[in-house]
This record gives sequence, structure tokens and C-alpha cells, in this order.
Amino acid sequence: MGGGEKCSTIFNNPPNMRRSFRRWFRSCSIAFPAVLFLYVTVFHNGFLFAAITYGTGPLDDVIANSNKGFRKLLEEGLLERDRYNGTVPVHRLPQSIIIGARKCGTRALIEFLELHPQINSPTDEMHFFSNDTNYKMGLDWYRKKMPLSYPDQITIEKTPRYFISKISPSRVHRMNSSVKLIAILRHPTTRVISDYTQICANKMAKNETAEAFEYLALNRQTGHINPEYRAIKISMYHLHIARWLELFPLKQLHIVDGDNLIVNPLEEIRKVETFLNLPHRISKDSLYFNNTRGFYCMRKTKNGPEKCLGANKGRKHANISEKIIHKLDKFFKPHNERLFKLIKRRFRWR
Ligand SMILES: Nc1ncnc2c1ncn2[C@@H]1O[C@H](COP(=O)(O)OS(=O)(=O)O)[C@@H](OP(=O)(O)O)[C@H]1O
Repeated sequence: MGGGEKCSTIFNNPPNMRRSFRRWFRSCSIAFPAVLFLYVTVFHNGFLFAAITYGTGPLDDVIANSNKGFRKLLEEGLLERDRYNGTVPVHRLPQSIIIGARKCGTRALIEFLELHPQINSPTDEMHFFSNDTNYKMGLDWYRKKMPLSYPDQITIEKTPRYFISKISPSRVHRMNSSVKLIAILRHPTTRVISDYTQICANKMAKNETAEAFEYLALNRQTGHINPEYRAIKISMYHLHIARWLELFPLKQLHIVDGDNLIVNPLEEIRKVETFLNLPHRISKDSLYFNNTRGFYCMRKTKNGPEKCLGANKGRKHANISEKIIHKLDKFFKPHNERLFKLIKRRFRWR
């Protein structure tokens, strides 16, 4: 009879039933939207959560960040900091650009600079200003490719191609005429050989044969240096620097000594920190000489993991005869002089 009793209690006691149903309905009407809200905001997009909780950054950026999902952002520890300073990390256009030159140490430079807590950079080269297809995507596309950063951080992009690209200076200038430009240069002959070595390595990887250096670097009839060989053209630095200096004042261009970056990276990095108006935060603890690699490598934290650049940096150079090296050095001398005049600074290149 127990079951019957239960049924009868319910059916014979309608006010009680209505009261418990109302109580149940009321708690559901509060709990259900709350659970739904939490699910959608915290686990699904993060955008609403970020917008409501932090709500200080431009909506566009909050939406862009939400692509990563709130959990991902938390993993990266990015939003953790916001709890303290009330800001949201956003994608910013670079305030500084490493424009090249190719094979002068651009990768080492950006990786070393990344050790600075106030410097952020995208992992890849953007080729935004030098590539028409990318450029047509617009500044907002470019901006969203930049890493998230805080107001006290500087975003730096590096694309060595900008150095020789004729169109890049005016496009960069249009984006921001006060952007800080960083160029890194190395002995022009060493750069040519490094460039050729890289092209040989790429060809070998594709099972193709590379032409001999002398065929490329020398005019086949006269035996003189061939200024049309691309690797040689890039090393005629004044041609390219002049294009940048047509639009930007010299004080807005810092030139890193690529040869010194190899042997004394901290000295060069400190100069860049000063140029960017940043405190010196990269110490000798973060950079150490790796005997096996024969180059400086990095440590983000004192006992943290070590990181060296990939095997495609610091390859054994192709064997070039002393005679051709001498010819190249001689060829570059007047070009170097023109560069020194332009930049009001000399390099001790032989
Ligand atoms: N710390 C450290 N580790 C490894 N390599 C270093 C380092 N510092 C400077 N370099 C020199 O960087 C040269 C490659 O230059 P880039 O990074 O500009 O090359 S690239 O244009 O991006 O391909 C590369 O040139 P090669 O030695 O000719 O390969 C290196 O000499």
C-alpha cells in the first residue's frame, strides 16, 4: 500500500505538490541560465568572459583573442596578468621591424631580443610589406598575425626581404612613419658566401646541383665581379639602405654589427635595448657560448632549458678560393665607403 499512499499523498495534497513544483521551477530558472552562461563563456569562446570580466581592450582584439579559446589563453598565462593590472593583451602592429639583411644574423638577433620580457615577436617572417598578396590582406590582417602583447611591450617583426624590397620602405612608412627600424649587416663578402652556401644546401636537399660560385660571382668573359649576381647585389648595402633613408631619418635606423653579434652578442643586444628605450634586461646568464655549436645559445631562465639556433644557421661555408675572396673584398670597398657615408659610421671590414 506504500506506493498507493505515496501517490495518494501527492494527488490528495495538490497545494504541497504545487509548492514543491514552484520551488523546483524557481531554482531551475536561476540555475539553468547560470550553467548555460558559464558553459558558453568559460568553455566555449572566452570572448564574452574576457569582455565582461576585463572589458578594457578594444572589442576587436578581445574577439580576435577569443579564437584561441579561453582555456588556451589561460594556459599561456596571458590573462593571469590581467587580474593584477586590468588590461587585456592585444595584437599590435610592430613598433619596430628588423628589415634584414639576409644571412647577417637576423634570426639570432630576434631570438636574443625575445629574451627581453618587454619584447614580443611573431615566430615566422611575415613578408607583409614585400609581398603584394600579403599586403593586399590589409593592415588589420597583419596586426592580427602579431603576438598578443601588453602596453609596456614592444612588438618586433623580422623579414630580411624588406631590406632589398623596393616597395617596402614606403609601405612601412605609410603604416607608421616613426617605426624603429633595425638592420643587421655583416662583412659583405662573408654574407655573399653564406648566401651561396644556403642556396647550395637547399639545392642539395632537393637533389639538384648548384652552379659553381665562380660562374655566378664572376663575369664569364671578363673575369670581373658580376654585380648582377643576386647575392652580390644584396651585399652592396648602400643601395638598399639609401632607399630606407629617403623616407626615414637616420636616428630611426639602428644598425647591428652582425659579425660582432656572433662573438659578443650581449654588446649588440644592449645597444638595441637602448635604441628601443628599454631597460637592460637581457643578461649574460641568458646567453652562453656552446662549444659544440661554436655559437652563442640561449636560456630563458637561469636553470631553464637551453636553446640554440637550428642547423641551418652557422653551416660550414662553401670552399671559395682566396683569389675570388680577394676580388670580392676589393669590389665591395667603394660600396662600403658609400654605406659608411650614408650611415655616418664605419665597420672594420677588411
Ligand atoms: N648565435 C648564433 N647561432 C647561429 N648562427 C648565428 C648566431 N649568431 C649569428 N649567427 C649567424 O646568423 C647567420 C644566419 O643569418 P640569418 O638568420 O639572417 O639567415 S636568414 O637570412 O634568416 O636565413 C649564420 O650565418 P652562417 O654562419 O653563414 O650560416 C650565422 O653565422
